[in-house]
Order: sequence, then C-alpha cells, then structure tokens
Amino acid sequence: MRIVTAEQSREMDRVAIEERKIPSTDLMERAAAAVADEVMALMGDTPGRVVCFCGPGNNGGDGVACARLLLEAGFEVRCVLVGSHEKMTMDTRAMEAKLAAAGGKLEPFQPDDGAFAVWCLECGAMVDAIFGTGLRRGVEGDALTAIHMMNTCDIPVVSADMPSGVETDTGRVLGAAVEAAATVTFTLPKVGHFVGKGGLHTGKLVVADIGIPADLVNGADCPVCSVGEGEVRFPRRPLDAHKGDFGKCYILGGSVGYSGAPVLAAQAAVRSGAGLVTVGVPAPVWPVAAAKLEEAMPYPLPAGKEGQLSLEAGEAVHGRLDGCGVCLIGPGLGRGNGVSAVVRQLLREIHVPVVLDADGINALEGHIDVLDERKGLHTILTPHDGEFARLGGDLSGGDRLGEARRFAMEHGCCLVLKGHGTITAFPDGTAYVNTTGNPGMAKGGSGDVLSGIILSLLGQGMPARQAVPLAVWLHGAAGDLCAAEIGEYGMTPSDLVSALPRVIRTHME
Ligand SMILES: NC(=O)C1=CN([C@@H]2O[C@H](COP(=O)(O)OP(=O)(O)OC[C@H]3O[C@@H](n4cnc5c(N)ncnc54)[C@H](O)[C@@H]3O)[C@@H](O)[C@H]2O)[C@H](O)CC1
Ligand SMILES: [K+]
Repeated sequence: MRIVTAEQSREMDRVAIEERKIPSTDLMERAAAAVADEVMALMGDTPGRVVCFCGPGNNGGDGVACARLLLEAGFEVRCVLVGSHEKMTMDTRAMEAKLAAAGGKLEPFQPDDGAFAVWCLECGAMVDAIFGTGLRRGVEGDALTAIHMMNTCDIPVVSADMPSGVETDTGRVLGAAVEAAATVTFTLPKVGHFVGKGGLHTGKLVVADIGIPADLVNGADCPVCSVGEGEVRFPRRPLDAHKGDFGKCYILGGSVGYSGAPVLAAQAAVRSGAGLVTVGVPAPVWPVAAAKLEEAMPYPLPAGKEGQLSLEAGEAVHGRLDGCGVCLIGPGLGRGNGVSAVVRQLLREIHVPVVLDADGINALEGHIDVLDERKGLHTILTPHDGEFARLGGDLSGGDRLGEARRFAMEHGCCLVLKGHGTITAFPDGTAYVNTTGNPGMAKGGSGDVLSGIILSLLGQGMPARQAVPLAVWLHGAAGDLCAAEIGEYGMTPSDLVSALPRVIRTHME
C-alpha cells in the first residue's frame, strides 16, 4: 500500500476542492462519518456516552461533525474545543453551526472542570480530533492536558487521521500523543502511522475513502510504501525445476559461543525456498553446525584460538563461495580484529549481492569506505539501531525513515533498519515501511532468521527491490502466526523458521 506525507495529503485535498470543485465540507462529512462508524463499531452499535476533543483546525472539524453524527444516532455526546475559538477554520465553524442545529454544543475545554472529567469516565469511547496532519510543534497547554486525560481514562480512543501529538511524516511524538485504540485516516496511510513511536500510538489503522478522485490518489508519487497483503506473491514452481533453479546461497558466520546464528540463518534460507545453502563456519563450530543442519551444507574454515575465523579463512571462503549467486556475512561471526579484516577483504573481492548482518555490519565500523566501494553491487545491510549508530547513522532526531533513506542514498546500499515498523530504504530514495511483526520476536536469533530469508529470496532470483521488503514482511508475518499460536513470551526464532512455509503457502499464486 502506498504511504503519503502530510504535504501530499494536503495537496490531494486542495486539488479535489479547488480544481475538482468537491466541497471541502463534503470531504469533512465523509471523514467524520468514517470516524463515527469506528466509534459505533467499538461500542457494538449500542448508543452510549461519547466525548469528542476537537482542535481549532480541520481535524477538529472532523471531530465536531462526528459528534453531530453520533448525536443524531442517539448517542449522549459532549464536544469540547481544545484551543481558541478565534483560530477555528471556516469548515470547523460550519460544523459547529450544524452541531448546534442538531441540538449539540461545542463547549470550551475546561481542564479544571472536575464534573466534566467525571462525566467522561462514563464514556464508552472518546474521539481524538485535536491535531491531524497540521501538527506543527510540540504539544502544550490545554492540548497536552486533554491528551493526558484521554490516555489516563482507560477508555478506548478513536483518533481522526493521526493520533494527536504524532508527527505525520516521521512518527515522532511531539511532547505527548494519544494512545489510540484505532486511528481512522483518510484516503491513504501516512508514514507516522507505522514508523517510530507513531506506530505504537496508532492502534488499529482504518483507511477510509472520503471521495478524493482516484486519479489524484493514484497519481500521487509515493516514494514510501508498505507491502500490502495483496502484493505478497510467491510464484508457483515449474514442474521440471531442480534444486539448482532456486538459488545457491553462501553463509559466512558463527564463532565459539555463537554457533546458533548461522544455523538459524541457514534453516530460514532453506525454509524460505533456497535450493542449495553452503555454510562456512570456524572449524571448532563445524561439528555443532553439522549436527544441526541436514539440508544446508556446513564446512569448517581456519579458526584462531578464540574460536573465530582466522585471517587465513578468506582464501578458504572463496573455494566454496565462488559458485554461489548470493552471500550472507555476519551471523554470530564475532568481532575480533582478524574476523573484521577478513570481512572487509571479502567485501572488496565479492561481486555477487551480499547481505551484511550483525558482526558483518560491525566490521564496517570506521571503514565505511569499504561499503562505498561496493556502490553498484547489491549490498543489503540489516542493522538494529545500535549497529546503525556504529555505522554513522544518527537517530537522535527521531526521524528513522528520513535517516534510513539518507544513509541508503549516500552509501548506495539497501538499508533494513530493524525495529517496530522496520524500514527498507533503497539507494534511489524509495523505501518500504513494514506492517507485520510483534514484540515476541525481540529475542536473540530473530535477526539471523531475517537475514536468512533475505538471502534465500535473493538467491531464488527475486530482484532486491522485491525480495528485501517481502522478506521483512514474511519475517514479521511468521512472527505474527507464532504469536497467535504460541504467544509472544514463549515463541522462539526457531518457531519463526517453522512457521515460514505456512505463511508462504498462504500467499502462493
Ligand atoms: N486530507 C483530507 O483529505 C482531509 C483532511 N481533513 C482533516 O484536516 C486535517 C488537517 O487540518 P489542518 O487544519 O491543516 O490542521 P490540523 O487540524 O491537523 O491542526 C490543527 C491546527 O493547530 C495548529 N497547531 C499545530 N500544531 C500545534 C500545536 N502543537 N499546538 C497548538 N496548535 C497547533 C495548526 O495551526 C493547525 O492549523 C487532517 O488531519 C484531517 O483530519 C478534512 O477534514 C477532510 C479531508
Ligand atoms: K487526531
């Protein structure tokens, strides 16, 4: 699904209103109806008590119109203005008049009104229409109070367009933000619904069609998107296929104490459909890998006394790597100087696509030039925040998407910045935001599984632009299946591997 920025949303709005002559209040009424529908669904279509917190902008207008619709549907509604009446937009004033005509009232929000606070405690739901795509700066004053009130009442909140306090284009929380049970956005989702803290505040995301003409929606240039359910494809295999048709993959990883990482990566690669997977591990780790791996082919490499690859390993890698079409370097490799030097030398010598994870990424610390020398060759990095920071990534500003895209463009690589709402950024500035996954995946080994899936789909011939976002999606979808069947506490990365075939089968063409 394509994802738009605040500016793109405003531009679609403007063209629809000014050029296609669609009345802005029609758009607002449809937006309000979508929010009201979600409130009614939340309350089981049983009229009850609802409070609407409305800002002075058009987001507030959505809320005032929603209050009227709920009133007309038999709900007991109070609608409060959080902000100055003078700053109300024309459309929001029009909605205030319609609310009054329906017997309702837009009253000023009184933070110290205890009776109002008590009244709210009996609500079945709350509507958050304080800020939408127009949020410009940190939330303060009455808006801050209202947000805290919604977050502490233990009553489900339905946010209009954005959870108030979440910055549309980055997902940053500006001071404080509503923790929505559901967010009803309009036309297309926004970055802030998935990325950064915004992904934690959005709740269930509903994307409502409010009548923006399809050509405007489809014409929007969206450099950022998510892998939509309908876009997940695993083509059926030709009847006369053989194992060589589905990729010859190479994994370099493992060290004493970290023998499981390359094993998980290899198992994930096989379970995602790779035909042949060779695994180079330091000699002391080889018996463990050989005992655990049946389909993949582990073999021993020269190792130093600390159980990590030695400098001589580089030559031995080429012996088996040269016949492979794609390579993963890093799972469990360790960070000894010798290992990192071997990794950097291999990166200079290998000309097939390389997936770099964990200690493969750490080998670039202070040597980012090695990555830059691979511009034009496919290099896919899969760091978590700490590894990204060691590469020079700066997440201090909170703009994960912007920073991931900057890094990918600057270094000519594909960057998978893992976390809630994992971002896959490409050298041309386009990016995907992932919408699958859950906290049950926050366990050692989960990243090894992801790197194995990416390796596998690349090895099977999928272009990186398709393979990497799809692998991230598949990894999260397998995690969601495990969470549903086993629970977030007990699920393991090995369970993720076992779940992969069932998720893939569900999406076979
Ligand atoms: N895009 C569409 O198709 C439609 C969108 N609608 C809704 O309109 C809002 C956007 O409305 P806008 O008036 O531009 O801004 P907001 O209402 O989001 O912002 C409120 C207002 O508040 C001021 N402001 C910004 N930050 C702060 C702050 N921290 N403290 C105080 N005040 C602040 C700023 O000046 C804004 O004007 C969109 O989200 C939709 O909900 C249409 O209703 C339907 C079609
Ligand atoms: K809102």
